Amino acid sequence: MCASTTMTEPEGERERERERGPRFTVGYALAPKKQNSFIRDSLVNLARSRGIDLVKIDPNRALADQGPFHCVLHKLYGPEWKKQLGEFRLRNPNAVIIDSPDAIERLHNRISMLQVVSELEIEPRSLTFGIPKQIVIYDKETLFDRQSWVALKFPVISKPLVADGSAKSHKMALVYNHDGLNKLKPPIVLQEFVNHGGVIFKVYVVGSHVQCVKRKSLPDVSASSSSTSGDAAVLPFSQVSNIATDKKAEEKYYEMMDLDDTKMPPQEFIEGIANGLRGALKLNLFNFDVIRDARESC
Ligand SMILES: Nc1ncnc2c1ncn2[C@@H]1O[C@H](COP(=O)(O)OP(=O)(O)OP(=O)(O)O)[C@@H](O)[C@H]1O
Ligand SMILES: O=P(O)(O)O[C@H]1[C@H](O)[C@H](O)[C@H](OP(=O)(O)O)[C@@H](OP(=O)(O)O)[C@@H]1O
Repeated sequence: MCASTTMTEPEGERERERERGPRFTVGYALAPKKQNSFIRDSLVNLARSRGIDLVKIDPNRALADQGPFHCVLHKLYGPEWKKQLGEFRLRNPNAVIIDSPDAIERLHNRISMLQVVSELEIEPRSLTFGIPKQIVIYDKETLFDRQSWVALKFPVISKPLVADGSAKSHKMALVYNHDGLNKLKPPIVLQEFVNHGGVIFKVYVVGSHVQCVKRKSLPDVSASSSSTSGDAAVLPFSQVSNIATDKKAEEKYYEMMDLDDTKMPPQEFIEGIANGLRGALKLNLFNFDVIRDARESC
């Protein structure tokens, strides 16, 4: 005879809860576009099966009145949101915020975001890395002052100095020569174009997890292109490396550029850079791009 006990439903749920272990609630605050691409049912279900409940934060209500959250994962900007996070942190000192606005702030400027790169020391030393030559141009006067250009050679990429996640912050241009300067709108960073075989490596870092993927990029530029004149001396573009919405176009590009055969950078090298950046930037969640200088073997 086997002993059996009959439990009421709530007791059964509480028993199952005890078996499942504690739940961990993660509140996420993302722009609609990012939420649609990131918070998929597959992610929500996988998280739930691992004891993590993903809960949407309503950015139009006080964050401190929502929750409770063990962790807040966010990618919103602006002083009001920063204030909300500050009040939330005061009320929930043990909650984890990924990532703190102060740590993210330096990524909103295309000069300060790269400053830590030059201080990194990565193994193996056989592989080198760095930042392409670049200058900051704050106004039109400096833009047309040849002296400000002496260290730079064309073609260059023009990037908005501010990198705040807005569509405007991704409005870039490839500038073949001086004829293309009058279309530029400071404040901008001008960075020497590096031929890199049309492939960019996007590296996603979550804590100690590092994932490197290949993405399409701008094709190489021939030396003769610097003679391009007039309006053709500047080629505007934006978010060329993002996952294409048009899968067919993406496949065609990969075929044309033969990207499938492009060798990935050594994982140890990429992890070294990721770990170095994580420590220096004090961030848990970020991504960065790597281009392989076509003049080097690696
Ligand atoms: N110095 C460079 N030489 C050659 N191509 C470059 C250079 N800098 C940027 N690019 C090209 O411009 C694209 C966007 O530049 P970058 O990645 O710096 O901006 P971003 O705002 O991070 O863009 P995204 O959000 O698409 O990653 C890169 O994916 C690459 O195709
Ligand atoms: O191809 P993905 O989606 O990884 O491209 C990212 C890109 O790498 C940057 O992370 C962008 O963030 P910001 O530079 O902060 O704008 C992402 O833009 P987002 O508006 O979708 O967050 C791109 O998706």
